[in-house]
Amino acid sequence: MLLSLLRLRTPSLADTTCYTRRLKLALSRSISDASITSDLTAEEKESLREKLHRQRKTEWKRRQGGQSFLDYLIVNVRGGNGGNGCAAFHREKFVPHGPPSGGDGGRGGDVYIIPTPHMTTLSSISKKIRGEAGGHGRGTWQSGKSGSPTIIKVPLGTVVRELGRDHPLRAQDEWEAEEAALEGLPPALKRDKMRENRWVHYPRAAEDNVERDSFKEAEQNMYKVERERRLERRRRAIESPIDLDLSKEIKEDTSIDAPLGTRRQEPTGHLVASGGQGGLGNTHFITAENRSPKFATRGQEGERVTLILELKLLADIGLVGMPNAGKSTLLRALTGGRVKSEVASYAFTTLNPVVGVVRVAEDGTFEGSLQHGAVYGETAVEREHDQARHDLDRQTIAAEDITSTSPYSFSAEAAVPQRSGHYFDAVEDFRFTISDNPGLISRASDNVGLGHSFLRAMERSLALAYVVDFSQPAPWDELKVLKEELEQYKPGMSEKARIVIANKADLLASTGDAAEVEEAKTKLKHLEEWAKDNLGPLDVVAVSGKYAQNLKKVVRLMRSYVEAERLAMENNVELDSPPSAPSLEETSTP
Ligand SMILES: Nc1nc2c(ncn2[C@@H]2O[C@H](COP(=O)(O)OP(=O)(O)OP(=O)(O)O)[C@@H](O)[C@H]2O)c(=O)[nH]1
Ligand SMILES: [Mg+2]
Repeated sequence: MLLSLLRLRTPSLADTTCYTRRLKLALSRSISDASITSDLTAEEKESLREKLHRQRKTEWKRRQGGQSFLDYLIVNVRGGNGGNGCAAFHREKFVPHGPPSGGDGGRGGDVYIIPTPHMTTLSSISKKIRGEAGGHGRGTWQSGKSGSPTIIKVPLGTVVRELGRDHPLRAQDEWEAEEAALEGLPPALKRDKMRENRWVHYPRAAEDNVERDSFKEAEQNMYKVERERRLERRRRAIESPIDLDLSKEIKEDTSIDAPLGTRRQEPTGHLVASGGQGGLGNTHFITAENRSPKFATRGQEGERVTLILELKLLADIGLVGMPNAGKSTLLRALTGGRVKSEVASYAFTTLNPVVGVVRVAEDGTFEGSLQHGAVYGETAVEREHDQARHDLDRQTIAAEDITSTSPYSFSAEAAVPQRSGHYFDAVEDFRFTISDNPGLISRASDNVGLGHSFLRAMERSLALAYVVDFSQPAPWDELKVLKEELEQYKPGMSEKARIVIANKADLLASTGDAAEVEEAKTKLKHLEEWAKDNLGPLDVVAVSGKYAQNLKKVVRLMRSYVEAERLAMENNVELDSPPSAPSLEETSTP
């Protein structure tokens, strides 16, 4: 195949790179496909082919950057520029020399930012946002139209901060931009350019205007006002930079007393950059000496700010684990399959954090616990393969039994096919959110694997849960790496971890042999001890995410962490709130 490929194509210089890439792809394909041709059964071959196909797909997705989820973005925002004022004179039949009649420019549109629950990523937000410019003024005293507000929609949980003045990525402010544009010009030309940027002249009146005292006076005033405005903007940026935590939805404020037909006022959110004032028409420059000014001002520039948007998902619990530990499987099992987080038997299936809701009833049942059957991988082959194995065995190890003293029991219901739809008739008593994340591996902080930037999404989680593959010979090694990587990302981050979920417990002692059960129990004990010595007092629970075993305990524990953290947060808010105003008796002098 390769030879024919080489023979058929004689690449021109222009597409050599493309050709080399295709050749490499063909080579890599033929190598990986070659492994299929060894003596395997038809089923195994099919399974391997499917696996390779999915592997290539993920590789491709990774190469694209997996950019469907973006949680960090620097946005350059500018309010709309004001419209220019107009230099015009009234004209009418029999009134050849009417009074000045230039209208003012419209105000530039403001830029607002608002959180919305309908977005989950920052990838649709443009990096450069400009407010709408105001319309120019026109003759016959007509003012320009104001620019409409621009509203930046961001996902709930976004933190918006203004870049400090010394940050290298900050965009120039008005002064700096003007200085840069005029750099190197001789002073006379500089002055002319500056005038050009600020004034509108009546046709053919420019040269005459600049010689007039009334213009010079107006120009001095304008520079003074402009300087104050620019200073004020700088001061604002230094003293009160934008710092917003958009974790609550802004609801429309409708009054029930509003008369019928009142226009709905959509919420606009938080102002981040105000638009510039419109320019002044020539009517504003009438003085005793100059009754017919032939100049008007241009609109002012909108405010410039550079914002950092950081999406910190508001999941109460974050799952942290190595690739293939079964995080996505757990999320699916806990949410009753409501969240379609991709599951497959190769590393880095999950590329983007996914958040799901766990709904718990008073008696501890949760939505996922009412679903029977296993959580299958995406590949149909894997599913069929597993189903066949199941039909054969009709038995699943109840992972609860590893923790309990009772001997192993087999649950036949676990093999009942999963019903479609959701059956959660019990009254919901509590709910919390849980996020599934990409796999974290050793040296993720050096950008190995998918890096560790996705941990940002978990920074605000109330608690973290380590997920390890318990069927591995030394699951504690995974824990060690996970802790180290969390600390690498942010010192102190690993203190949020509250539980170790030892997943895939069903793979241990699958025959139910007493010696194997004993071995599994010893392994769990060792894991508990290791966690206690190295991580602190963490809960350790053996579960099977795939067959939804022992998850009730996990949900109960998670619920207790979330409740405790929420309570602590409420108490903190109360402590932080300012003391109430002193009563009249206290303030009155005796
Ligand atoms: N036997 C068994 N297999 C499981 C269990 N949990 C997950 N698996 C399998 O392990 C493989 C990986 O599961 P995923 O849920 O995709 O793992 P992940 O941690 O999300 O992996 P990444 O997204 O790559 O980080 C799949 O083939 C699952 O079917 C379990 O409890 N028992
Ligand atoms: Mg996953």
